[in-house]
Amino acid sequence: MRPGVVSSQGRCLSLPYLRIKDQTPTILTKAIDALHRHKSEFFEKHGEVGTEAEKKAISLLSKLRNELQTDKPFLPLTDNCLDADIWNKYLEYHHTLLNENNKKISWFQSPWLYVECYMYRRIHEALVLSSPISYFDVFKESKERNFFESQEAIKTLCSYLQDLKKRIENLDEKQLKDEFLKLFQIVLWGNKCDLALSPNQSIPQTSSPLAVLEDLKPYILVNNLDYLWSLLISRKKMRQETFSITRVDFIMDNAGFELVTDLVMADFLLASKLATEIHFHGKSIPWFVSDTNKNDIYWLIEQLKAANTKCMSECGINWEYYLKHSWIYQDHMFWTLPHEYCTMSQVATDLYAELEKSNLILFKGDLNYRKLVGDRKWDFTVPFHQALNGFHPAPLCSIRTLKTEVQVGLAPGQGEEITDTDPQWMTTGKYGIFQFDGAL
Ligand SMILES: O=P(O)(O)OC[C@@]1(O)O[C@H](CO)[C@@H](O)[C@@H]1O
Ligand SMILES: [Mn+2]
Repeated sequence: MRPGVVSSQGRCLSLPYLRIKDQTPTILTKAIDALHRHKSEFFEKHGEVGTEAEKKAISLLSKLRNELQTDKPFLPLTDNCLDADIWNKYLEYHHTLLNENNKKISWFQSPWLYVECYMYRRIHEALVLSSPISYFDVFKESKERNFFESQEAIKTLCSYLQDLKKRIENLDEKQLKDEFLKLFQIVLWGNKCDLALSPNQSIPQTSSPLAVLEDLKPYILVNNLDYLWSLLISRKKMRQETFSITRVDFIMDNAGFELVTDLVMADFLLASKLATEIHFHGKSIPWFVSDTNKNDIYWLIEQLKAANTKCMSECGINWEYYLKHSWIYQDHMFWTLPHEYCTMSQVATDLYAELEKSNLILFKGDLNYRKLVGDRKWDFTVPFHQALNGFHPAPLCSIRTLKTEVQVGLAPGQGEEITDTDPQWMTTGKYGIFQFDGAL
């Protein structure tokens, strides 16, 4: 491991420090603003009780912001949600760990991954404790804005997909592979559109997602797409003899443009018969500003259906149908716990067993990567398989643009070389990976 561990020992590096100090209060302020803006809606829906609930949620969020800015100890959750116990046990466990070193669990002294997850869980708690507006998603508007600002790129993508599906039966294997590679790259770069990284800035996809692919190729640092192709095409060929299924799971990340790229990919995988079953895993509560939950998918589909461009409305209609009949959306509280994925088989046995049924699991985004390998300053050349630390439910692939200083599985010297030319390479979302683990 490189020096300066961001791990359960909790030594904060400058990047986490700056993100917690500058970004998280902004995220909280924006959440408070969103509640303010919906004041009259709460009143119309629930009368005075709605207004009181809004005030309560705002006061809880302001208190949370103050706790953060003054580095108060973490408080146990009090909302009685199903996961509250697990969270509180985790808090106690870290307490014991730090007590040995005479430290407290607090905002600037705790592992960064934990701090961030804790903040989003506390935002959820503030809403849960403010019935009847507990359902309110304080990040909804930001997610919707990303969708509207990416309209042109979404239109291009929908049109491309509709056209591709018309020709798909006539493509030979090489042509099909080219389309596969192209769409996966769109999925990768779609992950630039996350809203937690720079809360003051909207990051829509404005350029045509297809036109930029060639230019972006040099920024793919690990490209294991060939493994994914081999796995799926060989299963497709085998299926014709044995009639087995091919199940692909998406561990989703951001709503808006990135979500469109996921749905396009899923549609393509089924249309090309590279997969026969698609499972989507979303978040059950608002998470890291832009992460997808069930409402975001259905909202997106309604928008597409209502679009006055045919290719978009067709996608909306098709995807609604698939979600009723062949795509399976599921969420699990584990995705919004602070735990690294190597603990899944103990903490969420059911979810681990579910993922074991998959033939390929796609882990989208930066946060999933941090949880896959542990939020550590790994040596760049540590093998991915090793960093997964026993988490091997099925063949899996991380599809992620780099936004935090965590990266394994690079070639010797590769990381150092990029550092020389582009010192910020790990945190700007400019570089990406397709990193695969599993037997072929
Ligand atoms: O998982 P995503 O959407 O790709 O990225 C989420 C993210 O921007 O949010 C946090 C910001 O500090 C980091 O975990 C990460 O960089
Ligand atoms: Mn995200």
